[in-house]
Amino acid sequence: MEYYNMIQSLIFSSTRWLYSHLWFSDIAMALLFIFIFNSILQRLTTTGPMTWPVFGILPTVMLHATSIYEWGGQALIKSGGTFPYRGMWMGGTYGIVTSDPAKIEYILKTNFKNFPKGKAYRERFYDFLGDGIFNADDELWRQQRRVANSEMHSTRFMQFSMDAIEKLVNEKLLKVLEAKRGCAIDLQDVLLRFTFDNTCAVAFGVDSGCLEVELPEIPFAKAFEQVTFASLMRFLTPPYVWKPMKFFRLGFEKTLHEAVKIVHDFAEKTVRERKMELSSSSNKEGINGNSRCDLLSRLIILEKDKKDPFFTDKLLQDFCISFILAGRDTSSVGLAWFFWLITKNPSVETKILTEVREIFRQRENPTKENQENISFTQEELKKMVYLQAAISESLRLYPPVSFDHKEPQVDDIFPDGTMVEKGSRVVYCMYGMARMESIWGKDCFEFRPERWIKDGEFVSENQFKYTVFNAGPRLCVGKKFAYTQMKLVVASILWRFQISTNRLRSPSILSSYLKMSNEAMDVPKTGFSFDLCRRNDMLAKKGLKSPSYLKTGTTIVGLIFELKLHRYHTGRESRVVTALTLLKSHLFRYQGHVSAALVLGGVDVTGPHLHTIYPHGSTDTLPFATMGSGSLAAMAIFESEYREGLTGKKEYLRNHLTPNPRTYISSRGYTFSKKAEVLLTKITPLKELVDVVQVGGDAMEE
Ligand code: HEM
Repeated sequence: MEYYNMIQSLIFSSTRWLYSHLWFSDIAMALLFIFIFNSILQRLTTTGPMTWPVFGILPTVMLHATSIYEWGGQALIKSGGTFPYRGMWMGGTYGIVTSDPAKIEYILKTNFKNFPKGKAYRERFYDFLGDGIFNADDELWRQQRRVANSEMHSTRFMQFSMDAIEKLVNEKLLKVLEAKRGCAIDLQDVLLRFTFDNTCAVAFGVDSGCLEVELPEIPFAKAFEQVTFASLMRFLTPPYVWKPMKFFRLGFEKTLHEAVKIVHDFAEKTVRERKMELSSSSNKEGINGNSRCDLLSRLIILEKDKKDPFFTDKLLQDFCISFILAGRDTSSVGLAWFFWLITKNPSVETKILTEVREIFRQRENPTKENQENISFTQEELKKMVYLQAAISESLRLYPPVSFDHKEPQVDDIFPDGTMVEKGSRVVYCMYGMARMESIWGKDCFEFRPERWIKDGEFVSENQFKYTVFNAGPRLCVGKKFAYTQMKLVVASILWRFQISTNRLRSPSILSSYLKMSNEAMDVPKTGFSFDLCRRNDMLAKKGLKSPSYLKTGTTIVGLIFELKLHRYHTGRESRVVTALTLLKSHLFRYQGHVSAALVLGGVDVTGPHLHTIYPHGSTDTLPFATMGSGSLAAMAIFESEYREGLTGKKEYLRNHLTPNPRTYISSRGYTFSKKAEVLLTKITPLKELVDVVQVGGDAMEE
């Protein structure tokens, strides 16, 4: 008891001593000293970015948040390709960041078993993806991978997916773009809608309806976007913050909770209905696997006779949701960057178009094809080597999955001696890799599709150097699908449209959420302005005589003009279709009050074009064109005499008899009104000489 009292008084007296001798400022000074000492020590001992006491790498990351990828790439270059990092105290995040292909090969292939996605990944994505392929490891992953691999590489799926892509491009994507021709659009939003509809079609066999001309808001798609975003937020928030937020349903966790329900309800309903559809006696064809080829139906069909099926209803849902996530953001972000790079590199666009045009010309009868409606076949897409190279190069510079990580299960040592602990993270950075001279050479920053071509053939790169589609056993299972999809989208769009981009927001931390704002042209308000009508009425009532119209008949002229301003603005050769759009937008705006009927012809990188434009802005595309009061007669000749492949010789068609001689000539003769002055009488002959052949013909009278 005495001993206990002694200790108590000792503690009491030493606390009193500390209280009377130690000031708060002393403690603050000591902490500051430890902070500075630790910071200096850290700076001197590691080559990587600054890691602060308590806050770890977080302040450095925040400081570079707006250029996080550039900064990360530079940090990797400075550190020789690998640096250690640590998050906030007690956040449990630490490990290495690397862009070293040898280390990436080690984690993705050589010692694949020791580097799964891991607990941290799984717990963040579990609410959304459950046990789906994207969020599974070990046996759970292996089984799904096996089925996905064999299905997605089957001839049946290839044909089905090609049909699905083609249908969506021709019937939806091009229609949406056509409706917005000449307007500024958020291209990434349109592409995201496209890839969402496309993956929903191949995974679930449903049309989610995002890609309609009105660009509707679809609850399932919106919820999918929200839940993806909220799940990614969990990677940026320490677990001791997001877990209580989840418990109390606060902030992004509340959104996640609500959105995930919508996504899961949709998936559950689709699985339930599909099972019923496929098992109903009226759909015997379905159960035999002939009609529906989407992944969900195929899995149901494959598992139907198994006593203990691996794919439960919940796993079927999770599997399909993983697929949508994997195929939605990736291709759309990849395509958005591609179009942006194309606008900055017009020579690449020209080369792509030259290739596409050349492949189109190899068709049996290209001149008979309606160029407005052509669709490229799988065989033609395969031949587009330069396009494949340009897409690969764009994905290299702007990889949709710009970094990823794995979690060692036991302590491990890389071939170069770098050690990693169990539970740490190995982050590998594809964005940084693309910018390393040691990997891609001195021109690594350049957009140069040619680096992928040797002797006219596309040459693939080592997977561990080009980790855009991941590598080893977890290589992206949708890679082939993604290339087909992207090639068809690019070829179909570039064939018909010229895209220009004025502004691009810099890549944010979540590249998938980067929005590309295409302010292609300043579009004036459409429609005829009636602003002055009331004023004119009022003036007329007051007795002001408004000027009368003077009609002098129809004159159709042709002129050579240059779209220089447009060319300076876009840095590219203008296309005939651009001139067509400008003219028709202008005429449409004035609703026929600019009474101009035009014939527009020209040759550009996509070949020769001929269009007619009517006073209200509607247009026609035919191999021949006529306009004006004589157009019907001229059209009659063309329709009866026009043949494919006409050569340069011209015939001057004129009747033997003068059909409608002028019987009455005004005694006053014909004079121009005083208002119309003849300013110029210079006649410029056409450069080409025309053989004039006098023939008898009756076509004019038909
Ligand atoms: C440009 C387009 C694409 C890129 C760059 C890309 C990239 C990737 C990457 C990096 C991974 C590995 C992710 C990880 O393990 O954390 C992956 C996996 C995957 N991708 Fe893709 N992907 C693309 C398109 C697609 C498409 C269109 C689909 C499906 C239709 C798809 C389906 C998948 C699936 C199912 C996985 C999981 C494979 C596994 O874990 O075994 N991907 N992809």
